Amino acid sequence: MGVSPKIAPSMLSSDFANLAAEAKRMIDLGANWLHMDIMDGHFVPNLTIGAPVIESLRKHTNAYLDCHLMVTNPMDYVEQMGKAGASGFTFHVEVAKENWQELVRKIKSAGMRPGVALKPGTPIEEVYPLIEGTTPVEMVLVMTVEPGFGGQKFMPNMMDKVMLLGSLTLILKNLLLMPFLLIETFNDVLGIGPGIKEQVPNT
Ligand SMILES: O=C(CO)[C@H](O)[C@H](O)COP(=O)(O)O
Repeated sequence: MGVSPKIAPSMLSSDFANLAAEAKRMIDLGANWLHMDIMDGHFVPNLTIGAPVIESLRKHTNAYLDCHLMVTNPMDYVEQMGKAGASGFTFHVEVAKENWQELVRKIKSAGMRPGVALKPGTPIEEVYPLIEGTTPVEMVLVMTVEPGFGGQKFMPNMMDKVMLLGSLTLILKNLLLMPFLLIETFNDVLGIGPGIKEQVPNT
């Protein structure tokens, strides 16, 4: 079985006052997952949503909520995100070098799928231990913009990291089904993000 692509538009550019309707619009337009950008105003210079918003949205959708935690202390968020109904919990490798194994275990215990993200300036080799070990993450989020804000220019050279990851999975016997996602490229390439109003019929 090969890797199946998933479309996960970022909800960051949604009309947050109408998030449930925006989520439905994305799913109706063919999105497989909804990508939720959670920022703490510390790891990145922006503050967005947290567990209370995920909990509210969960009451309106059964969609896979792919939560990207741009936070300095991801461990502090695991329990609340699990209870809120998050489906995936992706933390940044830059802040989890010491405790990623415990983090992965806790994410799984809380009923979510663990993922790791890396900033554009972080070498891809830094995530290798997280996909080669006995408690591997299930997804790698290769960032093609600096974390913190939507609507930035896609960095095409980040695709080299994806190529390297693809080669690595071919030689890893225990990771044949690992779904690599290019969350940050989806809106640019496919033009389906909630903020791209002129390209999406507002129905
Ligand atoms: O992680 C992110 C920002 O840190 C967002 O998911 C991403 O940038 C969304 O991009 P766009 O608004 O251009 O679709």
